[in-house]
Amino acid sequence: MLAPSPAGFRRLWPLLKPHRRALLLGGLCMLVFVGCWPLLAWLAGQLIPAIGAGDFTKVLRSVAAALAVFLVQKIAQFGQDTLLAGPALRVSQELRRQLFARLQRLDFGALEKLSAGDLTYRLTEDADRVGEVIYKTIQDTTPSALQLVVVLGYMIWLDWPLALATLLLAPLVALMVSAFGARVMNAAERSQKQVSDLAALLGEAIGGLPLVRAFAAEPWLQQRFDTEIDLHRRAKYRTLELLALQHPVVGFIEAAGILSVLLIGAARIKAGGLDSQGFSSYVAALLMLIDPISHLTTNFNEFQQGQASLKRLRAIENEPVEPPDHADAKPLGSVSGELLLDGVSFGYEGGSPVLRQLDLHIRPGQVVALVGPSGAGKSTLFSLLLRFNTAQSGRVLLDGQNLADLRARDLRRAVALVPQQSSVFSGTVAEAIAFGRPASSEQIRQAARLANAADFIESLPGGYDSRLEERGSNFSGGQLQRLAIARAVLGNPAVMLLDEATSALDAEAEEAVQQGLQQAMAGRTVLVIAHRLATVQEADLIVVLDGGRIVQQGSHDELMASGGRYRELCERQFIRLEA
Ligand SMILES: Nc1ncnc2c1ncn2[C@@H]1O[C@H](COP(=O)(O)OP(=O)(O)OP(=O)(O)O)[C@@H](O)[C@H]1O
Repeated sequence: MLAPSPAGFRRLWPLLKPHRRALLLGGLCMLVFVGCWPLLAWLAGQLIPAIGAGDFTKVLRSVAAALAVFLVQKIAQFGQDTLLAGPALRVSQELRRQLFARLQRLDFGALEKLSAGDLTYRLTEDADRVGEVIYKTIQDTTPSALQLVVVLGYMIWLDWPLALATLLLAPLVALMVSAFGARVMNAAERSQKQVSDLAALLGEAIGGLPLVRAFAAEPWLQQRFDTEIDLHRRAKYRTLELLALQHPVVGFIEAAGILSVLLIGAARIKAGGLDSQGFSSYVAALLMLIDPISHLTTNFNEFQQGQASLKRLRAIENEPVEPPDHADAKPLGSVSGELLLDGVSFGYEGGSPVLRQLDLHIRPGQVVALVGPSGAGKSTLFSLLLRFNTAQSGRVLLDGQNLADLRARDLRRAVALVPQQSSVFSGTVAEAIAFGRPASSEQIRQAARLANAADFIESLPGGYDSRLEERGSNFSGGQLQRLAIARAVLGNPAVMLLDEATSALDAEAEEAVQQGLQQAMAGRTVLVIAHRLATVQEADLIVVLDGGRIVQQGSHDELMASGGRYRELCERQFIRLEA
């Protein structure tokens, strides 16, 4: 976990380095902006007594000079704000980019642990808050702190005993601020946790809405939601309450401080330590401290809240990522699709073995059906073939090369997955098939033809440029399945991993998908987690997994003849289909 100190933010400095030029120019503008304050205080010292004395010429001169200084100061402020905003925004953008890149490489186990809603919250709300703090620190906190130092310096130069008395009041304010800051931070952390719980629940609820409706569970879900938003309101109220209390308390101390200074100032004039011009300048300077102090107070609170956000963002960095390729990972040339499992065993972290001592030889071009009861390890075997997970013992070889020695990118180009749920990203149909890979429109059309998707795509008003909504909600299940097949065959993979969809399609759609599959499978090694009797019967090899072991393998006829687990499964599952 991150140390609860500004160190979290300090670690962002390297991200600022490339923007040194803008920071330097912005910093120069800041110096001009801040340098104008003592000058203005001095001018106030000239102006106020001149007004009292009715010296109109002096008043006019002082006003003209103050106007000129104000003009320069405001121009410098504009330069400071615009020049510093760029780097600040770029840092928060870079932070978000780095975190998203990290997210893409997260180990699947870690990803499953973090809910989608929570992660979305972190990468939007938390990242925004951190961005805001970076922006404020550069563009507001720094000039405010500088203004504080410069104006205080000027006050000491004017009359140090009076300045000393003023300074004695400062720790009181600082004490109040930090005491409140800590409490606000705690409350903010609780409130953010609550918001992310809310986001997680919303994520679940939106995804599961059809299910909730189907079970008439709306009141139950509403109850859960109501409890969650109530907790959220309470946590938020606690933060607001503390903030509401902080402003009047700090404000009162400031007012008391200023009045005390006026009192001591009058005593200093009486004692002859200060003239009225000097005192006017002093009071003007003192008033110039209020603004930076209030900014620093507010920013300090936001800084504390931002730290809680940064902590939550940085926590993603502590999650394990997919192990990188070996330094001497070999590039993979064209492959024939021969697969060999040699004594492969695997178990998820902290769990018992899921795959045990698997030995299996799959020849190029073979269609292999994986069957077995739920939890037998079929999907886990797929995850090993895609190197989402790595075998703890034994080897998985593709054309004689150990998967562990290959570059993950090459492997995943050679081994394509058609998942059970045909998920797609929003975008055009062509983009859904290409899925980020460089492909000509002819290659995309060819893939669509193979997947038996070309006809329906071409009949759409926009053809390949038709848009898919989020999760492909404007396409039918069968169409999405064919798009997923087209996506898989686009890179011409030697091996295809097919997790057959279990959700039923109508006969026509089913036939279209089957035809697409048949065409897509031709000439490739195919491993299919089979739920359909037709697929199983037509497979060159059937592998029966049970409890993580291969308990039988052979053709349908062989296995039916020899009896055992396969026949049992068939009788239980498939014969029902035939009936
Ligand atoms: N990410 C995971 N972390 C921990 N255990 C897991 C994980 N994924 C699967 N398992 C466990 O591994 C075992 C095998 O699961 P797997 O999903 O491979 O089975 P399957 O044969 O594909 O089942 P199904 O047909 O129901 O999809 C199960 O006991 C499951 O609980």
